[in-house]
Amino acid sequence: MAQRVAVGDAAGGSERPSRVRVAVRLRPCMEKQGEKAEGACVRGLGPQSLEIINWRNSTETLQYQFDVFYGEQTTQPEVFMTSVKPILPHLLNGQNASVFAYGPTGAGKTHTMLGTQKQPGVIPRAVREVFNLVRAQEKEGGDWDHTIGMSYLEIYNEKVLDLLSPNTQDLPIREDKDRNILIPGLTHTSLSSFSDFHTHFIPASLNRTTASTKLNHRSSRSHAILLIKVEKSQRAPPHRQLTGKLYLVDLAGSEDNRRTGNQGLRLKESGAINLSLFTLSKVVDSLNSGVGRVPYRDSKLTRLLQDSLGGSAHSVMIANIAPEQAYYFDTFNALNFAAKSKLIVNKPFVRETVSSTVSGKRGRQEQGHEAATQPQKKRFKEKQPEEQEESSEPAQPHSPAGSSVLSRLLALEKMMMGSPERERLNLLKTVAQSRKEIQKLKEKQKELEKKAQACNPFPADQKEQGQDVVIHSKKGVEALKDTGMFRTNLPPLYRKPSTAAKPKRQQAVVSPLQVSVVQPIQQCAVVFKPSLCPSMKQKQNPQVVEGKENLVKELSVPESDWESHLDTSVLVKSKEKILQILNSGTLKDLKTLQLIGDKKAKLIMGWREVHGQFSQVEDLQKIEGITVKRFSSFIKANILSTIVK
Ligand SMILES: Nc1ncnc2c1ncn2[C@@H]1O[C@H](COP(=O)(O)OP(=O)(O)OP(=O)(O)O)[C@@H](O)[C@H]1O
Repeated sequence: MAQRVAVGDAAGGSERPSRVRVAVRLRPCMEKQGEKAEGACVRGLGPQSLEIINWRNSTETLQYQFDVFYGEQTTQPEVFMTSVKPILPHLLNGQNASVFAYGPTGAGKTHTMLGTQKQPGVIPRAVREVFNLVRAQEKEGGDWDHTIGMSYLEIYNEKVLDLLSPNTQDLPIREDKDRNILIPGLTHTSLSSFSDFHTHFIPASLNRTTASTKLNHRSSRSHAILLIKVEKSQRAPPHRQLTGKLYLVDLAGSEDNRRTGNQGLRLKESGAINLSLFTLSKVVDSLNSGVGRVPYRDSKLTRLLQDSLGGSAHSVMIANIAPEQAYYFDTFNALNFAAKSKLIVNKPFVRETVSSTVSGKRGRQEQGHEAATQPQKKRFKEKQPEEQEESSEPAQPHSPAGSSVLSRLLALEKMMMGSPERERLNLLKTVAQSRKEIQKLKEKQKELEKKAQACNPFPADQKEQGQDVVIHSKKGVEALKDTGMFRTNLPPLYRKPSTAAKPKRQQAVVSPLQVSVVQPIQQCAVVFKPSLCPSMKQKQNPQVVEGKENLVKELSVPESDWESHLDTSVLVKSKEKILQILNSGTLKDLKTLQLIGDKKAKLIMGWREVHGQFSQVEDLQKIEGITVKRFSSFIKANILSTIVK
């Protein structure tokens, strides 16, 4: 018989949420001798804070606060002792724990997780500690048997590959009816000692490296997940069983293809990495905001980490960053990602089964083990999980423990404010107020859109018919501007507070030392070169907008040739404007661009999240699905659209 026992229940209290602890580790500067030393772009301020130069204004810095900040001099034992060791005893209580290293390529993830022979990292230290804990408990006596086992896998190009039994087979991820994540076919090996772990782990790691050589830097291009499972079985009745799992994750580094010049296979790999890291960041966002469905299923990585993020595990994220100027945007993005991860609340629970017979020691090579477990309401069937194909039903919002948006928010409130009742009421009030305001704004927007349409001499469906250029009436745009709904193109950190009050988000604190407000882009004065555009006059008439004689709905100039009809300065300004939207626009802003729908807008945001800013509009061609031809249509449509606004 299996029962799920919440930590709080076991202790006789309520379920106690466990927050994901976020540590940031700055690696030492690696600038080689002879290279121009530009100085670090980031520096520590204290044991929990650091600052980075503001890229918009180099006389300013942005300050971040985390659970821990590890400076360049921090040693491997310090990282382990302060961030990892404290969560390991939970494994012996039937709870899950996870440690994952995030950060750009070359920032020190593998150093932190694996380390070197002289400076072993988190993985060897954690496994040794698990053995120590088990031994200590066995020495104390009691009627428990312990078994420790491992699985080791990597996610490469969205494929789940077994590193203990390497072959090219992509292992399926399944979920049983109790929402446990399973990987049928994944090798699980029992370990009798720490040296036994080494015996299996080292060749398995080499599998990863060997494949990497063959496939061109594969190791840094896959996410490696080591699972250590501790099972406790009671010898005497009632034969209780406790299972705790530890996930040690070395994430692939995000790469900026502009810097690496990735092409072909590497570009494809990079796409897969970026997709999973982007999804990871969306999962974090969604858990933090408590709004909408958590997109765990959108990538294999998040599906597997489901239990480590917003689930049942005690989690630690170590964000690795590099100090060199060349890493600036990678560092900036990693810090923002880490800041988001700070407020995820996990709900640890004890996994306990009670069986009528002692299960006995496990075989050396067990197949079909879970890679992750979920909170359950029903019996936990260790050996014969009732598997289901990956169900097509939508994911449960938020934690698999079924915690509602409200309970998640409340947990945050409890944790942060210490006065849950008052905060709960305030929160509910804010949400209700915000909803009302949003509704009002929506109505106003509809009204204004109607007005704008009335001023637009062209039928609305022309845009849908794929016409490249659509004229927006100036009046309509001005009206929208008045409401504050017209896009301001402000970058995320400095976005001017919208007049539409949003539901209060419990975001991690990212507090700039000084806040500079970037001015909205001025609408550029647009003048076609009349001399270069003789055909325009004849085409203008039916489509002239009042007061804008040189604006046309459509230019019937040859595809290749249209740019030459525009004044160069106009062209440059328009491109700048488009670039600014690409770099700092919200999803909504991006969708206002011609030929950019929801999917493309998300891809753009994902790219931005991972690589930072686009340096030129042409970089858009690096986004999946934006071919040269599409880009050419995009640029034509948007430049002309910008001009006619
Ligand atoms: N804290 C540190 N102290 C000393 N050297 C470090 C530290 N962190 C990283 N390094 C060194 O920096 C280099 C890059 O680190 P590492 O390979 O761990 O990066 P990574 O983030 O795992 O990169 P990738 O994503 O490509 O695998 C290595 O030579 C490593 O030894």
